[in-house]
Amino acid sequence: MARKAEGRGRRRPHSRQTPATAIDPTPRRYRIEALGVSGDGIGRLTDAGVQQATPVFIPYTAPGDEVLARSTGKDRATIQEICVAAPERVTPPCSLFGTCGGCSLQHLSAEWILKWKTTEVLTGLHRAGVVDLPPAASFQTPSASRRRADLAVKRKHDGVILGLHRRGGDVVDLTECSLLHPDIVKLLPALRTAMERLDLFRREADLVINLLDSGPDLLLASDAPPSTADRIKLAAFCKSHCISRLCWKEKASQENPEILVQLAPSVIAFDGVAIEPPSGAFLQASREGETAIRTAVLDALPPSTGRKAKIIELYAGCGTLTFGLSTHARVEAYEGHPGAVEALTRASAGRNITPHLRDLNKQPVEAKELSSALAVVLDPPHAGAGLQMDDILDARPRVIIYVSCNPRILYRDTERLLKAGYRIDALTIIDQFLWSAETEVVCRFSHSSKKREKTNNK
Ligand SMILES: C[S@@+](CC[C@H](N)C(=O)[O-])C[C@H]1O[C@@H](n2cnc3c(N)ncnc32)[C@H](O)[C@@H]1O
Repeated sequence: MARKAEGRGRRRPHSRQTPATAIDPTPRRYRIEALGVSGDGIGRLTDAGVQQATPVFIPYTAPGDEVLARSTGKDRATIQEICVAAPERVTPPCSLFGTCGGCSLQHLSAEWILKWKTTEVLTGLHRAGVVDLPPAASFQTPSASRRRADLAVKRKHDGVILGLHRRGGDVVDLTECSLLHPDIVKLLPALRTAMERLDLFRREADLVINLLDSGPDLLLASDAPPSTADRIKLAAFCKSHCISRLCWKEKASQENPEILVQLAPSVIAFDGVAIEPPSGAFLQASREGETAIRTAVLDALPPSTGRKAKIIELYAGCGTLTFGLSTHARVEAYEGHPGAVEALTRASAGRNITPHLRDLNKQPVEAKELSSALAVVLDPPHAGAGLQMDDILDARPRVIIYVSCNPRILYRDTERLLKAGYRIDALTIIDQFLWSAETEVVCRFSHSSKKREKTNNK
């Protein structure tokens, strides 16, 4: 799904404005050489005699394409016509592809995308200095499996639209989707109709749908408070669509959402353990992706060293990996979201797990604590592990199992880990964001000096 724009720079009040360079609207012919990290084709002009220093990024193109494209900025162009199609091109399964902004790679086959993502990760790790990579395992989630939708809702003069933002533009009504789980897709028309009649929604709202084992779990953030009539309508809506819970908060509010409707417990099981996640909780994008990540992490664990062995898990969420880890050794699980820790604490009762509520940016787990762990497992957010990484490097635990949804941060941390004496000895590449350029990677880093100690001690 498209991410919301992050960290736009503020213009300085008295800075001089550089006059915008005029954009030549004439379509020109480009040959696409490769895909960039965000999945856009990298094109160069084919015109004879033209020396083009900087490549141009052209969305929805494939390596091997020759296209006519119109410039939209210094190094960006938009495709007008495909003159020569790359052999890897396929017919996109969704008629909204290229409009809705949710997918960027539906014009390429799933096999090609997995190969591309694998090569990108291997190249990135080589560039970070890894010389002896183990063979990489890989996994790809199927279509129609995405279990979380983060949608925008807009009131228009002729009704309500509900969908994703087109690239740099307005919301596109999601009238079909090949990526989302069918149980989410089939709910959309009824949601559109229901939203039209609500007082709590004037012009804009955000809607998160998490598909749990108990059915869809909804979090609505809107621009007006719910009326009594809204509460009655929403209760009826949830009942007729088997929605266990619907929560509401004011758009942009940091407050906890209010439960407007709760008809049954909202439940999801991780490794057979049922938890009740908070509304809008982080979930791995699909059940299949979650299983692939958990399998890679559990397979990477070193043998347990007895009853006292402990695993330190950082960024544990609601316990996606925690319960599996706890069958191997005692788990100290750290997480910064209060609702997630509450859910994990309730489900951990009587198990080998101690959950901790901790903002790891402000108060990282210290090196002294980390160094005694059998393994440190970390699954940081997109921005990476920040300060926590310094303590991990100071601690030098024997094994670090690193789950990354942002390979660029992983490459940066890999460079530091290599310098500290680690090597990668297990690697899994998971395409759980099918048809987008995002990749999930699970790496095991082992510390060589500890290995030597172990060998000497034998
Ligand atoms: C990629 S998710 C992984 C969650 C879990 N491991 C899973 O697989 O579901 C990252 C988690 O880090 C948590 N997080 C983000 N920033 C944090 C911080 N500064 N301190 C602690 N946890 C944080 C988020 O709440 C989220 O649960």
